[in-house]
Amino acid sequence: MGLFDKIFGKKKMAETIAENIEADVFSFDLSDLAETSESEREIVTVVEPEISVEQVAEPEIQSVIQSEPETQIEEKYEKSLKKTSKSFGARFNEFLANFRSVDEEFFEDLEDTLIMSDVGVDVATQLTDDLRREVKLQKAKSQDDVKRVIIEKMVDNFGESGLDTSLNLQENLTVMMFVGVNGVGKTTTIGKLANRFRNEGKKVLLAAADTFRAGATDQLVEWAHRSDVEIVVGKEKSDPASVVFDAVKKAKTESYDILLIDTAGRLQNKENLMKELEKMGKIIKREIPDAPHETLLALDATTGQNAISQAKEFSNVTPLTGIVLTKLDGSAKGGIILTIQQILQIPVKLVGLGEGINDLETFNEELFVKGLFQDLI
Ligand SMILES: Nc1nc2c(ncn2[C@@H]2O[C@H](COP(=O)(O)OP(=O)(O)OP(=O)(O)O)[C@@H](O)[C@H]2O)c(=O)[nH]1
Repeated sequence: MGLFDKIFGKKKMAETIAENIEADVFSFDLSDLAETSESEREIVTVVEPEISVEQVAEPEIQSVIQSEPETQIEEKYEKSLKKTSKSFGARFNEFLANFRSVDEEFFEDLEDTLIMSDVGVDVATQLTDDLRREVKLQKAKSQDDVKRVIIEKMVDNFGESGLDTSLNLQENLTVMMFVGVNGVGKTTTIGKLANRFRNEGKKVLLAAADTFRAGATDQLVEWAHRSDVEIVVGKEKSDPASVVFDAVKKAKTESYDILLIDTAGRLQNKENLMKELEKMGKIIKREIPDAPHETLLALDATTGQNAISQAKEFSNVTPLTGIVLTKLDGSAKGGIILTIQQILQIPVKLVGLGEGINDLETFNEELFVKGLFQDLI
């Protein structure tokens, strides 16, 4: 089953066309969707209490990370993606309003619309080619048919990324390093995540390894207070690797569950940044050979295509295991996630949905896609 069917609970175009051969248009209304979502929610809540004690005791920590009710998380996604879906929806609706027939000009306009929606040139071209085939294959002619094929294809493409978006949490100590340029939201993400792990009963330690920017350490100390967790800091301009060394030692000897490391991101000095991250990596590995378990790149969703260049730059500097896409709430360019995953093949693992301490969520493809298309369907 493709992601489209899973989310929207709908049959594929081909099947529906066959069934609706007599009818002119498809019935694809919102009340239908609402019903589907409701039943999906019911399934989720029924499954939860059935988890046995043995299963809970398993070291499968990934599944425990979401403690908020699913409906609340869904609302957060919907709210945060309003700007994106509005501009996305408006562009597509305008494009479809000018629809006359499915010809080459139509596909060219479609490609332009996709590019303007921050889907990126490569992805837009590939999607248009796919859609060209699909529209022909499914003999879609009316505006509604075409619209549905487009959405179906985009949703399924997205669901077929095959990337693992869950955090790689360990039974014992998990070490996570955060990289990214200044101002993208690294410190805020660490603060939010610390609070979340702390609420789950985990022993959390922070490491303020951005010793270069005045105020960076103070900011992280403030978050440590808010989340009620401990933090290792160094003197201003001291070697960030020594902060990492102290933090790893402390985390190991005092049996912490989670160590979150904040780093400085100075892209203008790539050589230094690479050396610094390499040095930190070596120090961590000396103590814990399979760590860091996550190296997460924070990207600001409001920067659109610029985020892609940053991701490319950083993946040349250090191996990345995932992306944190921050400020999705303030962005009309959330479609960038599609491009990040497709072009870079790096999973988005966390999304920032606001400035508050609870505004960080594990990335959920289904909820994202629902939020993205809320103004189109
Ligand atoms: N709306 C919104 N704002 C966010 C989000 N995440 C971070 N911010 C804001 O972005 C600004 C920069 O965040 P920081 O966490 O300081 O960014 P940083 O990457 O650590 O920056 P440096 O410490 O300079 O390296 C702050 O004002 C945050 O409140 C988010 O998900 N949504």
